[in-house]
Amino acid sequence: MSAPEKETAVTGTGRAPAGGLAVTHDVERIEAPVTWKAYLICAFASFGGIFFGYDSGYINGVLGSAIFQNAVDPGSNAVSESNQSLIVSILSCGTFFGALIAGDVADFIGRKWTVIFGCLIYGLGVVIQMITGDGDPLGAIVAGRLIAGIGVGFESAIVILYMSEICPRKVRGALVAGYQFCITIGIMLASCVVYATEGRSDTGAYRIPIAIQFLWALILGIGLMFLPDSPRYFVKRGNLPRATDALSRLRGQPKDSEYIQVELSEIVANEEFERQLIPSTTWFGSWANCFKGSVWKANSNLRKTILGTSLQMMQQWTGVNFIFYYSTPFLQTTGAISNTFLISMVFTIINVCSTPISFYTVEKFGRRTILLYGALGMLICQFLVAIIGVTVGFNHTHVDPADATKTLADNIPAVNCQIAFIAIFIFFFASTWGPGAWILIGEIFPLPIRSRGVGLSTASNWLWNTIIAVITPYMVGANRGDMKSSVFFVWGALCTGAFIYTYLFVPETKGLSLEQVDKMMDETTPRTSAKWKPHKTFASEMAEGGFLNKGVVADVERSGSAV
Ligand SMILES: OC[C@H]1O[C@](O)(CO)[C@@H](O)[C@@H]1O
Repeated sequence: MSAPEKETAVTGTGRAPAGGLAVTHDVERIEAPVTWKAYLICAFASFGGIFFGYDSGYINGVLGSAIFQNAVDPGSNAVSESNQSLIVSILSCGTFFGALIAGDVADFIGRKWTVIFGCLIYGLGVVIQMITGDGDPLGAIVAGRLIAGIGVGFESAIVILYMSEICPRKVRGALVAGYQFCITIGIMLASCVVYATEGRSDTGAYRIPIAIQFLWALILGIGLMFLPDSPRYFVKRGNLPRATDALSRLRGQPKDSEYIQVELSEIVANEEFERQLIPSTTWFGSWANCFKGSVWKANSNLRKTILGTSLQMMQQWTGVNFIFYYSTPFLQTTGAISNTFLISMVFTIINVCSTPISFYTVEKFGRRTILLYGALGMLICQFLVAIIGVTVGFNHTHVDPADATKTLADNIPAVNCQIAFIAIFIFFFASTWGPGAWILIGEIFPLPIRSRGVGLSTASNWLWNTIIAVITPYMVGANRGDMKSSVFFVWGALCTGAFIYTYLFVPETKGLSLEQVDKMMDETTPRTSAKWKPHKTFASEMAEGGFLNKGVVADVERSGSAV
């Protein structure tokens, strides 16, 4: 390892002398040691995941509440199919657009204020949803969820961006995985709240679960006001004093400390390097930048955009939301389980408990490795569920002698075995692809297109989330595709695709700074990426006498841009 102290402009006091940004040649020294404060700040930002999970989860139970059904479709004891699909999917629609817009806003007003703004939009959406039941009830819930969705879109794209940019690289994966952990907690909390309020005979049956959403917005919005914005945002805007200030608060080091100087130099040098490759132009030009370059070159912007959006697409293709959206009716049709609600709840608990395993494995074994093993584990479980189903399990049923409208499974132990494999599938998803897709999209984009790349990838997650939510009832519905548990052949085939895709296209980003990830993608292929070791710092290539070239600093300050 090259660590020539004399070239790092380090003084005996650990402070850099005034007059320029100190640089280092030592690839291990481009970041300050991790403090508890850094952990806590990043952990707090991950709280945004609670919105995501709670909002996806609460509507499932609310749709089953008699008071809500009567409010939306007066006189009936169920929300009509078309109203159900409208109410459920309108949130994802808002989220899709929210995630797309949020990247622009984040480059304009900053990451932190974009999330706070997202909380305000979300809060407004919650207030409108609360009106449901008075006046035009369907209009209120639909409009409210659309607006809340835009807020969730802002928050789901930008929290990932913010966390990836402020987290120390050695724990970045683990801390971003905390975001997915919060999503799973949100889903579980929602199922508990609706379970507790379902039996109420007043509008509290749905207004309480709706109102609780407000709390998440308040906690995240107010808490974030006290945190610094991302130093990488300030560098992008050419405001180096504020970047220094933010970095010093995040790392718990004085502004003139060697660590702060050296880390900032690296971000500035990388920004300059990238800006030479990807000049910032007009607003349209900057969007077009996300699609520039050759599809055959692993480090082109186009390839990175395809990688981010397809990773999120595959995360949804695993079929996990088939379980979280439809497990209860699916299990009911097996006729083998008496308490389907309980089993669905157990699935959400397995999801919560398995996610933290990734905090360790993602840093120990790496992103690529866990995605490969995760896809393998999931595809085995899914094919087993499907094969047991067509041979002895759920696809073999008979009419219930006591109730001609119901069917019963011929072989109940076989169905139970299928359910056990579904639970193991959730374990594999939660400990690998659930967090892995979010971690990678925060890491693969260079700074000039990072906010848009993360926004596009997040929008892809929501787009596929919606598509799967809309089509799966048609695939399994008794009067439609009637696939029963053979639907797991589809998920198994898609997970096989995810396995091959990971092997061919997903690089290893573990332990690298965001700037080093860029270099690694330039110099390796996904299959050889895990062996890549950083050898030079960006700043050292643009250094003069131990300091970052003044021209580079002046250039970044002058050309700071929001596009
Ligand atoms: O934990 C399961 C949840 O995780 C997500 O895939 C997001 O990462 C959601 O779409 C899903 O409901």
